[in-house]
Amino acid sequence: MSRPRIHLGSDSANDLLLPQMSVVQPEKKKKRRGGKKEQFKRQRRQERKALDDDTNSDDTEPVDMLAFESRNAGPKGLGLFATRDIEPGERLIQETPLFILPKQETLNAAIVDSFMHLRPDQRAAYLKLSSYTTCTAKTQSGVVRTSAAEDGTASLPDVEGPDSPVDENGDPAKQVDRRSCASDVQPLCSGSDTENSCKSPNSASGSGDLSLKKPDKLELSEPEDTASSPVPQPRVDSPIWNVDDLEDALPTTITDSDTGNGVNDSIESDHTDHDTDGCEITESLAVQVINIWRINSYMLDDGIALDSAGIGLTASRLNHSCVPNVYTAFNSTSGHITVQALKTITAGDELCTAYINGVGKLRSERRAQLSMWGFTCTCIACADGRDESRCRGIKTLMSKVEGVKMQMLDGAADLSVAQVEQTVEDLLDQATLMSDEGLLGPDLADVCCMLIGRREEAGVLQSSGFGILLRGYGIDNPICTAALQAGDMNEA
Ligand SMILES: C[S@@+](CC[C@H](N)C(=O)[O-])C[C@H]1O[C@@H](n2cnc3c(N)ncnc32)[C@H](O)[C@@H]1O
Repeated sequence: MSRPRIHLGSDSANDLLLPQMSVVQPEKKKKRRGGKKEQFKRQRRQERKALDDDTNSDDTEPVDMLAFESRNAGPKGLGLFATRDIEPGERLIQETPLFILPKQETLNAAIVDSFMHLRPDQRAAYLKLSSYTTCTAKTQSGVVRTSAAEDGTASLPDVEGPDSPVDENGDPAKQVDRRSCASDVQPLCSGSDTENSCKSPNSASGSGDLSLKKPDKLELSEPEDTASSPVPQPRVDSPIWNVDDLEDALPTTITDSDTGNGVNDSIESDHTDHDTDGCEITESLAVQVINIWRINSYMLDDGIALDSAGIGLTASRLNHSCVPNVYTAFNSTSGHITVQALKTITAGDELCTAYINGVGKLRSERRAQLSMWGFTCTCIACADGRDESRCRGIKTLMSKVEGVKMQMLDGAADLSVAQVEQTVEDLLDQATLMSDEGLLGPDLADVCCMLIGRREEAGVLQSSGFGILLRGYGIDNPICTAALQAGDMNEA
C-alpha cells in the first residue's frame, strides 16, 4: 500500500489547520542540520541512560542532559517522563530493536529462540519489561510458574506490574488493531470463559499472583481483516498461541562455547553472532518471554507493508494514551525504532504513544481494543463523562469519506463535482476535528493528503500533510523521502 502523494504548499497553509503543528521550515532545517551531531550524541545518551536505568541502577549519567527519564508512573508501572520542554517533531528515541521477527514467524518458538540468543545483559533487560498479565486457565499440567528463578535455572529480575484492572469480561481483546505496540502474538489466554481470563497480578481477583498457567487448549482467533489505510495499520493474521508451538520451544538448553562449559545448543540457530551463555529455558520462563513480547513488541512497518515486529527496550516503556504526544515509527532504512514528539511537551509530562489506531473510535471501542494490555485507559479522551461528539463526528466523516474512496477505487463512476466538493468539505471538517481533539499523528496527514488537486482547500490539506509526516517520522524516514520524491514538492 503506498502513501498518497503529498504536495508541500505555502507555509501559511500549514498554520491554517494545525496551529500546534511544527513544520520544519527550510531555515530552521539548516540550523538543525548544523546541530545534528550534538543532537545525535544527546539521543544516544538518552537511549543509553534509559537502557542503563533498566540494567544498572548505579548509572551516573547526568539526568539534566536528557529529554526524558524512566520512572514510576503509578498504576501504569514505569513510564517515560519529559525532563525538559520538548518541541514538536523532536526525535526522542532512536533505538535498534533487540530482535525483529517477520510477522509470519512470530511464533512462540521463534520468540523464545530469539530471546535465548540475546546477550545475557539483553536477556536481563528484556525480562525486566512489563509482563503483568496472568492467565488463570486451568491446565492438566497445573500451574506454570513465571519465575524460572524458582527452578534455579535462570535469574529473573522482578517483573513490575501495574495495578491495572482487567477488562469487564476478563477477556483479552479479540480485535487487535494495534498501531504500534504489541504485535501479532495473540494473548496468552483466550476465550471468554472466566477460567481462561487474564488477570492483572495486583488486581483484586488476581491476588497479586504472578503465576501463569498454561491453558489446556486455546482457540486460535480468526485473522482480523483490518481496514486498509495508508497509515501504519497493524494487521493480525498470524494468531499463534498454541501449546504445541510452546512445546516445540522447550526444553532448551543453550550453553555458550565461551563459558567453557561445553556446547549444548539444541536450538537450530542462525544467531551465531550472539552470546548464548548457559541458560536453561523452562516452560514458565518461555511463557514469560512470550508474554513480554506480546505486551511490548511493536509492529515495525515502513508505511508500505506490515511484515515485522520487534522490541525496543526504551520504546517499550512508553505508556498508552488515546491522545498521544509522541509517535512511534520504524525507519526501515536505518532499522531504528524512532519516537518523535507530536506536540509541545512540557517538562514533567509523561510521554505517551498510541497502542491502537483509535481515530474515529468511541471510548468503548478503544477500551475493547486496549483490553489485551490489561488496563482501562484514563487519558483525557477516555475520562468519564467526556463529551464524545467530536469523536462521533470524526467517525461519521471517516465512514463517509471511506465510501467515496471505495467508489474512487472501484472506478465504477467518476465522482460528480458536487461529490468532490462535499468530500473536500468533509475532509477539512475531519482534519479540524482531529486537530481540535489533539490527534496530530500521521493519521491526520492521511486526511490531508486525499483528493490531491481537487480544490484549493484540498491543496491546503495536502501541504499540511508533509509537515505532519515530518513531525511523526522525521526526514530520514523513507516515508518522508518517498513523499518528497512522489510529490511536486521539495525540501526547500
Ligand atoms: C509496553 S508496556 C509500557 C510500559 C510499562 N508501564 C512498564 O512498566 O514497563 C505496556 C503496559 O503498561 C501498562 N500501561 C500502558 N499504558 C497504560 C495506561 N494508559 N494506563 C494504565 N496502564 C498502562 C499496561 O500494563 C500495559 O500492558
